[in-house]
Amino acid sequence: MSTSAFRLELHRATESDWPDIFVNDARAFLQPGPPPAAEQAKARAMFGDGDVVVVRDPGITTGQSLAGVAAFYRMRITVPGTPAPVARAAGLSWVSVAATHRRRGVLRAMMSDLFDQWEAENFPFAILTATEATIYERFGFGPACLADKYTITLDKAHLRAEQDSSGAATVTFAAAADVMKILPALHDRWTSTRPGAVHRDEPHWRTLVRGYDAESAPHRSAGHYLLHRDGYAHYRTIDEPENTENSGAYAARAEVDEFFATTDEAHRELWRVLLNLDLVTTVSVDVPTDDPLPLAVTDMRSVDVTGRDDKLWLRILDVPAALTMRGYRGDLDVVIDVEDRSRDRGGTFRLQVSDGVAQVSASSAEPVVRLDISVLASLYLGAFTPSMTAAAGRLWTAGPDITAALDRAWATDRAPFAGTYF
Ligand SMILES: CC(=O)SCCNC(=O)CCNC(=O)[C@H](O)C(C)(C)COP(=O)(O)OP(=O)(O)OC[C@H]1O[C@@H](n2cnc3c(N)ncnc32)[C@H](O)[C@@H]1OP(=O)(O)O
Repeated sequence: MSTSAFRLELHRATESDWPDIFVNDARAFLQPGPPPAAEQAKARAMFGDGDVVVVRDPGITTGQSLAGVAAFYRMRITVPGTPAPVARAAGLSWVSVAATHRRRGVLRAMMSDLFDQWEAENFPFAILTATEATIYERFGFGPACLADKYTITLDKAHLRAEQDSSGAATVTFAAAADVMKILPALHDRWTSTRPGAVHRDEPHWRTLVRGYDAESAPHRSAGHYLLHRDGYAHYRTIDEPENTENSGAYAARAEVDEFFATTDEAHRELWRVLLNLDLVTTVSVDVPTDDPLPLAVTDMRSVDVTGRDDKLWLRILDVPAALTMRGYRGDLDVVIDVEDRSRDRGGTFRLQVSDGVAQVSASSAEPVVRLDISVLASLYLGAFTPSMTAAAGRLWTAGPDITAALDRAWATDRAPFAGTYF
């Protein structure tokens, strides 16, 4: 390896970069190795031309010169409002820097290049799912959708609502052939019920389903799709021998990796099946922070909240567009100062809301609200309230009445939930 001073060479990925990209990606994300050729072709096809940036180290003449990669999907998310507005979002993903080139500004250089593109293309938002919670705030991203993890003890978990006396099954196991015919439309319906919902296009669906089909590990079952006319769930069971060693009895657990219900009835009936899985002791699932299951069972301690994670990070690229497109639940007339040290997309804005509709204009008046653009992202979809954020010292307002007015106006009908990892 050359020992000459480190220089970055950054460009958009071309044909010859892809083999190294797959090697780098697999190594950074602790995969056994690059995927087979057919999978590589499908993964590449999910990116637009020019949407993948790579950095090479021209000082390296032997060995791999690829120092970093970052890419984005062209995505859509639901934002708060009725009917729910849908916005374009650049979905940052595949970010990795070679272990040999860490902390030399490779990520920063790639981010700067991608921001230039997103701003030129007028994306109002960028979104990502983060490996670590400490990386992206410096680039103006804030955690914007949370998920609670439930671990449910089945022998204690019984629904209060009786089963329909007719005994007719409202939930069925989907046949493999139905998955791509039925689930995308159901998921689409679900996206209009939740702020933060990440929409899926057909290539994403195919990748997801292929991934579920291919995923196999000792003691893990194949995935099962439960289908209701207004929702679905996907789960698998894990039957590890050590769980049965002592008692000799089955002590398997189930992991639910998709649960999308567009009605209360679908939520209840899908859970009726999942809470009655024989030979299974616990079920784990990620849910929105306002999920009603603990209230729907006779013993609320059967539903243990075992974690809370930041699932989706949001970056507001166009503050006036973002503030104008979402709906509000209270009137407001405030001057807000938004600080954006990384991209200078902030400024001082007058936000006037009347009957749920916002008007935003640049202002030279004295601000009564000050916050960082990453904090605005955390408030935007409703994951955190202004009063909570002010209590943490992350939001300044000129007085409690203004904080309370922000709480009322920015409240959302439902807690945000992204539902898709990318
Ligand atoms: C959306 C996604 O794809 S999330 C996936 C992110 N990728 C991974 O987690 C894979 C493994 N990790 C990596 O590949 C790398 O460590 C990366 C991409 C996280 C960082 O790459 P680097 O090139 O080392 O970062 P770079 O040198 O540009 O640092 C930029 C800034 O981020 C900071 N930073 C970098 N990594 C981290 C981290 N893991 N935690 C906290 N801060 C970090 C640096 O200190 C630097 O701060 P400053 O410039 O504000 O002082």
